[in-house]
Amino acid sequence: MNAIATEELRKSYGDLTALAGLTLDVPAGELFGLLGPNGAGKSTTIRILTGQLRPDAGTASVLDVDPVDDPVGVRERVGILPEQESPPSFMTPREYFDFVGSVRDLDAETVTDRVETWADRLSYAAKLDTMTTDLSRGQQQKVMITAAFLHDPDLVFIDEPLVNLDPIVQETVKRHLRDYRDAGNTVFLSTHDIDVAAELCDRVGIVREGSLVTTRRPADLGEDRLLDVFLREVGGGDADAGGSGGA
Ligand SMILES: Nc1ncnc2c1ncn2[C@@H]1O[C@H](COP(=O)(O)OP(=O)(O)OP(=O)(O)O)[C@@H](O)[C@H]1O
Repeated sequence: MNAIATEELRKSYGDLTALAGLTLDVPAGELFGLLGPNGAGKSTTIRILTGQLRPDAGTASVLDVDPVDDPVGVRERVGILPEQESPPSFMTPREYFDFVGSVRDLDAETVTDRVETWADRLSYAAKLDTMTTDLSRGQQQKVMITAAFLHDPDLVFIDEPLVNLDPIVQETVKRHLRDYRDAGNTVFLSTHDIDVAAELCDRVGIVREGSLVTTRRPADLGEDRLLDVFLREVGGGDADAGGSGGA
């Protein structure tokens, strides 16, 4: 069964084509990574799949829910860690998790248990009652990771999961993502870190100018490094240089 399926997704912002017919399947239980140069359409894809943005054309299905017809239904089922997102500056992490827990319809005891587990796992228990504006970027990222997993979703979308994290916490998060996948859940991550994608992902898709140009299993690449595949496939095709239709 596919956790995610898209068919010919298209999206333009004015005369700029961000997605030019993106077709992609992610089976349930896969740790999938989306790679692509700046402006290739990765965030646009995630925003459509999580019901934040309507495509101009094409279809999408996420855990058998159509994110266009039922965006709230998708957001109830999945965890989301958007790119560069911070927790609200006027709350402590604990207050923020209480808020997320109420939106996610979790009882207070479940929230407390899960928050303690995550704060211990990611080593920020001492910061749970500090205003988030006084947390470091890495500590804020830990809070956002916790929030994405708080309702124990079957699928998480994560943009740059390891950004700002120290190497020890990076290893912890990688281990958690693998365990989470091993428990039958699905991870859809977007990253610029090719080494992380190669190490962590079961399968990697490379997007260029709004289309999926290839998918590869890092474990099957042998001598051919993922970086070489990436450079071949994007071939200097920096979307920000105007490749995707009039940037
Ligand atoms: N709200 C918007 N309005 C206008 N153009 C947008 C908007 N959002 C994205 N774009 C443009 O659409 C294209 C795809 O952007 P997107 O954010 O999906 O790329 P990305 O692959 O996530 O890039 P990056 O790796 O730099 O985060 C880019 O050219 C971007 O400038």
